[in-house]
Amino acid sequence: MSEYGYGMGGGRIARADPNIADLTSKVAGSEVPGLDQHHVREVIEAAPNAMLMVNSRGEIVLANSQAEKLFGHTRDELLRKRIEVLIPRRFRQKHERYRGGFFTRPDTRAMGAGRDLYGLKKDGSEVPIEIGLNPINMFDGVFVLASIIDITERKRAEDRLRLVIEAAPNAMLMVNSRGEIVLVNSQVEKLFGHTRDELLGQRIESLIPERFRHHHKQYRGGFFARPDTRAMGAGRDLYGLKKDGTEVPIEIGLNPLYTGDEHFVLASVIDITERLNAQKLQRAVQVNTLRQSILDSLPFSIIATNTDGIILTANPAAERMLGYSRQELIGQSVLMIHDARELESRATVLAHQTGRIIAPNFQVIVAAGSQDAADEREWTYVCKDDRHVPVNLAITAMRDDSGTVNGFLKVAYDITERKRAEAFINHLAHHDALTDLPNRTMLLGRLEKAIRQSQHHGGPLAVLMIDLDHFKQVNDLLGHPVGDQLLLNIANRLQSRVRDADTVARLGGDEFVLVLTEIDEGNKFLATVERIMKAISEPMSIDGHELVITPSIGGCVFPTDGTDATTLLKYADTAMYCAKSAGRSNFQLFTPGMLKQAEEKLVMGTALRHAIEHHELEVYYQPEISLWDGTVIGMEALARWPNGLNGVAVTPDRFIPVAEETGLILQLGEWVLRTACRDCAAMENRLGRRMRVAVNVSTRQFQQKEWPTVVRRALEESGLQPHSLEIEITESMLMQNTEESAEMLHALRRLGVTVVVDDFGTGYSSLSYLTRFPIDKIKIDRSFVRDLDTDAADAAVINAIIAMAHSLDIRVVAEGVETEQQQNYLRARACDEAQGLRYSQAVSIDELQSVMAKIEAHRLRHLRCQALTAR
Ligand SMILES: Nc1nc2c(ncn2[C@@H]2O[C@@H]3COP(=O)(O)O[C@H]4[C@@H](O)[C@H](n5cnc6c(=O)[nH]c(N)nc65)O[C@@H]4COP(=O)(O)O[C@H]3[C@H]2O)c(=O)[nH]1
Repeated sequence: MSEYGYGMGGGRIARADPNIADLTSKVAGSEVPGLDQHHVREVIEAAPNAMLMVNSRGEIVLANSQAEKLFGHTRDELLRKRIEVLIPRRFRQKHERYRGGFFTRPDTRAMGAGRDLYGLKKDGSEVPIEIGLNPINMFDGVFVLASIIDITERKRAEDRLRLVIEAAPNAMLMVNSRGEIVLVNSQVEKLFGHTRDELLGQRIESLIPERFRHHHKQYRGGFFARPDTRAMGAGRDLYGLKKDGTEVPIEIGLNPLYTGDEHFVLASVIDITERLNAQKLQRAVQVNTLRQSILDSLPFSIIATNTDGIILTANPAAERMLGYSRQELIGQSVLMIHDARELESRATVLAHQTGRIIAPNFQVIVAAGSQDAADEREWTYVCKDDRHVPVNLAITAMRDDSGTVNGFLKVAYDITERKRAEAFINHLAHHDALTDLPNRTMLLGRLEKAIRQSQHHGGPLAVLMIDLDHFKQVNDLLGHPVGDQLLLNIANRLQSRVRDADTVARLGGDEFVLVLTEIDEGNKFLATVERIMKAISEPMSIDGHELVITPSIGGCVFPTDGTDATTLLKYADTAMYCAKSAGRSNFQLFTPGMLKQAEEKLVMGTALRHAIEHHELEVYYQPEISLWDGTVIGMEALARWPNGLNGVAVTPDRFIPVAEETGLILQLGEWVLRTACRDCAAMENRLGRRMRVAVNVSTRQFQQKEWPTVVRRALEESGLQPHSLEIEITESMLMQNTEESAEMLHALRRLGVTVVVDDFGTGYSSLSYLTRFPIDKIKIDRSFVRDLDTDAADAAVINAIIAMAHSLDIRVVAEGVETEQQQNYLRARACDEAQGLRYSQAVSIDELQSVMAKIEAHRLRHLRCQALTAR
């Protein structure tokens, strides 16, 4: 700031001198009429400042006593001297040029304001001054009246301020209200990279990045409107612009400053680069600490490796899972905690997928993880104690700032429990819940495998389909827990009778399947089946119940009967149905003929439907005789299909099961019922006495909720009295859904219909149901009657049945009575009624009346003979 200069800006605080303006008005002689040199001198003399008047040649023409004082020259010494004598030599040349310029375009101006301007005293010393210049037109010439202020004091104060500022550790700069930098310290130079001279006089905005300038200008305006001490940039992004164009984060403290009547702002600028870096570092440390604490507390095993699979770090969860300490893990290959065999198999798979040779190394583990997507799959970790832990492992590639993979993060969690649950679910999906035997799904798999092995070894295998006879009745009668135990016993028996390579499966219900491998198709195989049948049929005791259950077994052989699992199972099933049809408790080996039978059933089903729809069926009646007096008291309605298949009659034993299987029995049964009611009512009318008609009901009809309504409608339609109708059910029907059966029987009872249990004695040893259900009559099965004469046991059974029924007030009818002896035996045992070929086979309704007449005529003859004999 040593350079002599003019104009604004610089190291000094500029200010105006009000006196100059006043004087100007006073001495503007040309404008004041009558003003002469004397007057001018007086005015100038009266001024408080040093005043000099200079003509256009630069000669001092007037000086007041203040000027004498200031410069140490007498007035006379000054007059006619060039003004430059009062200016230090080093500035004189410049001043002369300035003076010339002034007189070319004279105007009122300040000189030295904001600049170092010095006057030269007579004693050669310099004095800091500030000059106000005023042009005066006088005596036909232009003069300049200079008002000079000694600013020594002010300069001293300013120097002190400058020193203070210079000594400040911060960058300090002072800006005037126009935003011009008027003072800077060396720290500013350092901070912004500009020299002091480059900065002085510049707008402060030149030190601010372009994008903030506009806003700053407004801010500056606001500051000068209401100057106060404030901080700028604290907590905000504020940047300074360096000379090299780079930006530096700064924080600014602003202090308003007044010198005389001008406002300044003293800004202290702090480079906060370091602070921000420190904060960043601190934040990073915090983040790192946080990250570390998260990693430490995560329940997942986290292991970081480099690209070669060398473990860099591991978290506590990894330590816990693996049993290795972090120190033991760090520096080791991650392969150490992988199952070598698993790696090998994965490498093989990968090689297969990629068509490349893949070594079982770390690359197998990170194969997918090194791509962009994280790889997640199941692996096995091998712990320090050699435990193998199944884990779900997610592998993510870690990348450096340039995006290059520099390691991998392996996040794993223990899935032992999940695996266990999966295994359990898988087991459930493949095993029967009760017996834990393989279920159908697993059976199929096993069978297919056995077939493949058979094909390989060339030996045959057998499939046995086993169905337990009347198992449902055990369940219904003795309860499910007993049924379940029975199935468990059978499962155990089957398993203990086969070899390890064989399979025992349960398809559900009472159906078991055996796959017997490497069988000998001859007698040995049959002996095996025999053993199995025997094993099943052995008595067992469950919950105090002595039970014997027999199986119906169907079997087929690979490759003789079929070559695939589905076919073999189907054929074994077909054979099993044949065993059931053949009276249960037997074994049937599949023959192609069975398929024919099954096919025939299909054909019969179609034909039967046609026959029912075209009224080709008939109802025949077999008379029922009172053993008390030999009269025909009723008849059993029996369905007939005279022109069955291809015009050949089909017996009910054949078509009723088909009707039941196809559901046609509902239609057929209802039709028989309605026909029987109608025929019976007509017969009663014709005979003029009461008759009863017994109608067979099949299981499916009996299970129909609306069946009592069907019965009621048949009675109403025909006009038959309900007590003339007997409904024949079988024991097994009672045993199925006992609750529903009881409800059904009560509903029939409410209608007034008689309930008869048909085929009595063939089903159950337990007769307790006779007391539990509303039963009016039982029909002793013809198998007992048939052997009455020869089999004492059957006779004993009959005796017991009759005695027991009568004690329960249940009437007894015997069916299949063919001989007189049978009739007499039954009569002697007080059996109530009889039915059978002894009296008549089933006949059409048209024949029935004459048949009845014959039976009763025979009875009369018989009675007459007895009477004669008695006489
Ligand atoms: N050996 C011998 N047999 C005799 C004698 N007396 C009668 N039978 C026969 O024994 C069967 C008695 O009928 P079931 O036990 O109800 O047995 C019936 C019954 O279970 C069923 N059935 C017949 N018609 C119907 C019907 O309309 N609905 C239902 N659900 N089943 C019917 O078909 C089975 C067979 O009926 P059918 O062939 O008519 O055979 C009748 C009858 O002809 C005899 O002294 N000796």
